[in-house]
Parts: sequence; structure tokens; C-alpha cells
Amino acid sequence: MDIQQTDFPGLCVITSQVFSDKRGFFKETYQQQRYQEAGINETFVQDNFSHSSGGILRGLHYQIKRPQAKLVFVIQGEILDVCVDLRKNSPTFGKSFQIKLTAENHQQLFVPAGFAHGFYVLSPQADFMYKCSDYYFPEYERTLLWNDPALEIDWPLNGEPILSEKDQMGRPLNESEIFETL
Ligand SMILES: Cc1cn([C@H]2C[C@H](O)[C@@H](COP(=O)(O)OP(=O)(O)O[C@H]3O[C@@H](C)C(=O)[C@@H](O)[C@H]3O)O2)c(=O)[nH]c1=O
Repeated sequence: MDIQQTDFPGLCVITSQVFSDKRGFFKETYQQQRYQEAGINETFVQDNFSHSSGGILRGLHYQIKRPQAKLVFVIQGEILDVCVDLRKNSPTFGKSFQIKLTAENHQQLFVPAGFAHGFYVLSPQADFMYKCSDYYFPEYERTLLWNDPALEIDWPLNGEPILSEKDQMGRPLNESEIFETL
């Protein structure tokens, strides 16, 4: 596997090693020792899988009190993954990072605790998987407004995105709860 650091402290892009043969391909999507050697020391306690149609936008989500680091990747289709740094003491606080993740490019994004995370589905269908370093606590979950102008996110929209009611009611950055200690 190959690991590329980004300008955002702790946020990195992992490209899996793919073993192709006449049957198809094989890859490891997580191997604790190798990921730890690459600096990803989280203990993952929950795996999630979501299926979405084209034009769906999920996010931008984060949990207060029990923030989750996430290792995210696409099983089928193409998405634009977006993270916003909510760590007050980070040099990239308030800035957004975006990357196209596809089933074909075999890339994963490791998102440290303290980011809001979301994605927009570019293909007709997308299957999305991620490992989380903490459990889901709906009472601690918050939504950062996906189109808050302060975030300057250039979403490659194809028409109006389809959002959950919760995500339509996201709060802008200046009303969001930020991470003072991460
Ligand atoms: C996230 C989550 C949701 N749920 C339930 C709650 C709800 O009834 C249903 C759908 O939840 P949501 O609408 O929050 O699903 P979704 O919008 O896909 O939420 C996810 O979005 C992406 C962008 C993330 O980063 C994830 O951490 C997570 O917040 O699933 C769980 O039971 N466990 C979980 O861990």
C-alpha cells in the first residue's frame, strides 16, 4: 500500500495494493499492523456501509464529545469525498479537503477525529464503506451545512443534490461546535 500525506495534519490518502489475476482482483482493505506502521493508530470499533443513487449528498457529519476517525472507501461507483477541519488548533481549521474516490482507483481516505465528513455521489449508484474509531451516538451527531459559503466547497453538482431532512438543516461553520482540544 502507498500512503500520501495531505496538507491537513493527519488526513491521508491510502492506495491499496491490488492483486489482479484471471479471476478478478484481491486487496486488503485494512490490516492493523501495516496501517499502524503508516501512522494510523486508531482502534476501529464499527464498520458502516451505505448505498446511494447518483446526486445524493450525505453530510457534513461529525460527533461532539465522541468524535470518530474514519477510514473511508468506495466499493462500487464514484463519489466526491469532502472533509472540513473543525480542530481549532489545526493550521487548516475551517478549510475543506476533497478527493474523488472510486471503485477503480482503489483509494481510501483516512479522516482523523475532528473533521466533518460527507460525500456526493457522481455515478448512477455508489456503495460506500467506512471504519469508525468510535460508536455512533445520535445525540452527539451534528451536521455542518454542506453549502455554507464560508467553506468554499466546489461541489460538482449535477442538478439539485438530494439530501436527508437532517442534512438540509445543517448549521453553518460559525454556528458549529468546534474541537478545542484535538
Ligand atoms: C451513521 C449511523 C446511522 N444509523 C442510522 C440512523 C438513521 O436511522 C439511519 C441513517 O442515518 P444517517 O442519515 O445519519 O446516515 P448517513 O447520512 O449515511 O450518515 C453517515 O454520513 C457520512 C457522510 C458519515 O460521515 C457517517 O459518519 C455518517 O454520519 O441509520 C445507525 O444506526 N448507525 C450509524 O452509525
